[in-house]
Amino acid sequence: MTHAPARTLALNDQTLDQLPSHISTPDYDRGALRPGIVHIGVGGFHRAHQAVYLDELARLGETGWGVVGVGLHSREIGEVLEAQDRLYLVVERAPDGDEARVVGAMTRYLYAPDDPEAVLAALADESTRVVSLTITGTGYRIDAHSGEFDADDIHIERDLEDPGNPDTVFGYLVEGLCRRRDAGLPPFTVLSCDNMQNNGAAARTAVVSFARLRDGELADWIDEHVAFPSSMVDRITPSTSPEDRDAVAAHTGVDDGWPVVTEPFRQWVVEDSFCNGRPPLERVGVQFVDDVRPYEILKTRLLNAGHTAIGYLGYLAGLRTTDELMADPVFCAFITRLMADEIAPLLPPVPGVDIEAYQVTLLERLSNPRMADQLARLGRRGSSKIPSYLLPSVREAIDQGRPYDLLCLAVAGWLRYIRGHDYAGEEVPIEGPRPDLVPIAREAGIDPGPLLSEMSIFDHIGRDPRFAEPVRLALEALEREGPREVIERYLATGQQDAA
Ligand SMILES: NC(=O)c1ccc[n+]([C@@H]2O[C@H](COP(=O)([O-])OP(=O)(O)OC[C@H]3O[C@@H](n4cnc5c(N)ncnc54)[C@H](O)[C@@H]3O)[C@@H](O)[C@H]2O)c1
Ligand SMILES: O=P(O)(O)OC[C@@H](O)[C@@H](O)[C@H](O)[C@H](O)CO
Repeated sequence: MTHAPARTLALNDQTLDQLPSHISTPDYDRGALRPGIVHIGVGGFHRAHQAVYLDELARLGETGWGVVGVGLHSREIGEVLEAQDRLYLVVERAPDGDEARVVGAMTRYLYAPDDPEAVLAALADESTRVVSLTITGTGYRIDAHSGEFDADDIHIERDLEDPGNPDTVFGYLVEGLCRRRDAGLPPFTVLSCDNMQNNGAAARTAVVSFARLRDGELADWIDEHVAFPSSMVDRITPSTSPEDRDAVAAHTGVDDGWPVVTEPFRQWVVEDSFCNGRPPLERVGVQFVDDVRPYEILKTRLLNAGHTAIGYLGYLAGLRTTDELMADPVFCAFITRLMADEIAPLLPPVPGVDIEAYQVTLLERLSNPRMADQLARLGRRGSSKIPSYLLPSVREAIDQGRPYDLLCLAVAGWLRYIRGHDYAGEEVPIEGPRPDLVPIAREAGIDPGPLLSEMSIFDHIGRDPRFAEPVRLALEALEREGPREVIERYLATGQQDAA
């Protein structure tokens, strides 16, 4: 992070009442906030989403749901937050202007490697009733096709050998739950707030499988007593750039070491299944439902699949941010048609949601000219996003005899992207759990076969000519013509005329 312009006000408890009046600030007594939630993975999204809802709840007088933030990997965010009494700015960027608020919901921040015992004590504390997670979709170590927990990891082995000094989220959760069981306390609810299919079931599988490797009785107790509700979370939150930080300081006059910039839209749909009470989040717009699945399918197959599709093809075409991309008529038409022609007709009905109107809102959100969301961010962990976000639509389209050429083009975009360089030979940022795919992609060139044979990603569909052939044509066309030209031709003529 770079330094803010001069003459800004520091952000902390003492300066709160001196902040400019256009900034909305916590009007509750932060000292009276009791920690009911431990949150693991305090990234930009948690701070822009769950923490904002909890801050709003505290502003309504519900002060029993403060957050103890826990980080397993990054010390920096904790240092920044501690220096400003765990206060930070969330700036909502609407097309016509910014709204800034200070969020005060965090009562403590613990960087786990510095003090594992403090984290375990917080998890075992009676006041902790919910443990929420944003640890990324790959953090659960669940195989997309088998649905099983992958325990093959040195840190997991270490956590099994030395449970009192954990490294991983599973080690912490299971030891915390073990201490509660032994103390005769009720367990906490584990609330996943990550984008993934059936995130509650995934969290359950991961935690119970890890516990079973440690102690079968403990695993049974967790399986029986701990609730793992699924939730659908939505708010597009780019990574904060140094430019964002400076712009926020200039706009607000407040020197926040790590503000969050996000969109005005937010949504949280949660399965109403908690084992030790829950915050009354319905008071601040959270929807509690019996079945989150239709909402999650709607969001992941339109928004996250759309993001995935434009992320790779856009980056390869030399674009870097969503505002740039959506201002380009070719890419804007691509995502519009991908959603309307290929994905939306496959979606099941969602209670209370007009799927056409949802797409219109989504396109408006993506087109927000004041949100420069990084395409590189959208391109992370492709090997888990392709099977979760794109392939379910491909399979259903094949079964129903519906079109899926644009979906295949999106998959081909990823296969090309993970060669690690764009058409100008510039390196592309590849972040994810499968760096081993890069040399395979390079060696294969325009032959998608070796990657499509990766069963953990493509399962049997990778060898199905109804999918493999259009992907091969798309990959060849990308190489021959480049992304923009191929998209234009696909939109004009359909892939059958491609070669
Ligand atoms: N940013 C968004 O627009 C958005 C919107 C909806 C949902 N989400 C979900 O939130 C997650 C985090 O997004 P973000 O924007 O905050 O990213 P981020 O990079 O700002 O933060 C990720 C956090 O997860 C932690 N983490 C990563 N891997 C982990 C692991 N294996 N174990 C424990 N902690 C781990 C990191 O230390 C960091 O605190 C996403 O992966 C996604 O599932 C993000
Ligand atoms: O977070 P990921 O890596 O699953 O996906 C990247 C983006 O699509 C995602 O973060 C969206 O911005 C978010 O899901 C919007 O709510």
